[in-house]
Amino acid sequence: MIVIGLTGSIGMGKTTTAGMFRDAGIPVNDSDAVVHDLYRTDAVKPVGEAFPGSIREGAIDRVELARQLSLDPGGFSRLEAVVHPLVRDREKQFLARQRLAGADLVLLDIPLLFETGAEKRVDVVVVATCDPQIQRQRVLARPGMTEEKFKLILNRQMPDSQKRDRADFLVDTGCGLDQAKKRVEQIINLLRSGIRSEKHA
Ligand SMILES: CC(C)(COP(=O)(O)OP(=O)(O)OC[C@H]1O[C@@H](n2cnc3c(N)ncnc32)[C@H](O)[C@@H]1O)[C@@H](O)C(=O)NCCC(=O)NCCS
Ligand SMILES: Nc1ncnc2c1ncn2[C@@H]1O[C@H](COP(=O)(O)OP(=O)(O)OP(=O)(O)O)[C@@H](O)[C@H]1O
Repeated sequence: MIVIGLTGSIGMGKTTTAGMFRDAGIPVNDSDAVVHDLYRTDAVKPVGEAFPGSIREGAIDRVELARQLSLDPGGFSRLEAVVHPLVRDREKQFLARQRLAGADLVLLDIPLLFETGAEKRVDVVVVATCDPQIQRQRVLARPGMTEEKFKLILNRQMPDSQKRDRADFLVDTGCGLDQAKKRVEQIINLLRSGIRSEKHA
């Protein structure tokens, strides 16, 4: 089983690209979605204890959590120490399930793939990328997003240029959905024909 790691900075089109792999029949484990689920289940207690006032109606309130983090960015390390091991457990369960099911290719969507050393756990790295101007427009168009929040998150992420250098395959999401979809299909075909990287191509 080939494990693809998909990453990309905020707003670079990672989730949309992951959806294209999923549509092509590749099982996908989405770390952001796992975090969102954990905030309704296993992470409620430990995160609630580490960030008093962050529980609302039995779940972690991400807006409140983000507010606290914007006042104290040092809190990110505390949060990550609680959340990342739980995310990792879910990832292991996903991989075990897919191995059992006999999948030939699976995809882990990991926003902080390089930052957390997760590239060691995958066979191939795909980076979703686009022009920084497009990224900026996309992110600032989101409801509730501010310049400060955007900067806060960008500062915790490896710059796009470094991610691109380390990628085995790039998906440019700045040229429309059709083009990105064709590229995803091409990458799947390359992987199935034994090509693992375009890094030095
Ligand atoms: C900070 C939080 C509350 C903001 O929630 P919100 O719903 O506004 O945003 P969302 O989760 O959709 O993330 C928006 C973007 O920020 C990125 N991001 C999230 N957490 C982090 C982080 N710790 N460091 C860098 N980037 C991050 C996401 O990958 C995504 O690109 C939330 O992202 C969070 O709890 N993060 C900590 C968990 C984490 O590290 N997740 C990253 C993947 S495991
Ligand atoms: N190939 C593409 N063509 C056109 N628009 C795209 C493409 N890929 C993504 N987008 C658009 O860009 C925006 C951001 O995409 P997406 O949510 O997939 O990014 P992301 O990298 O997962 O973001 P985040 O890191 O914040 O979760 C969305 O509005 C999406 O529709």
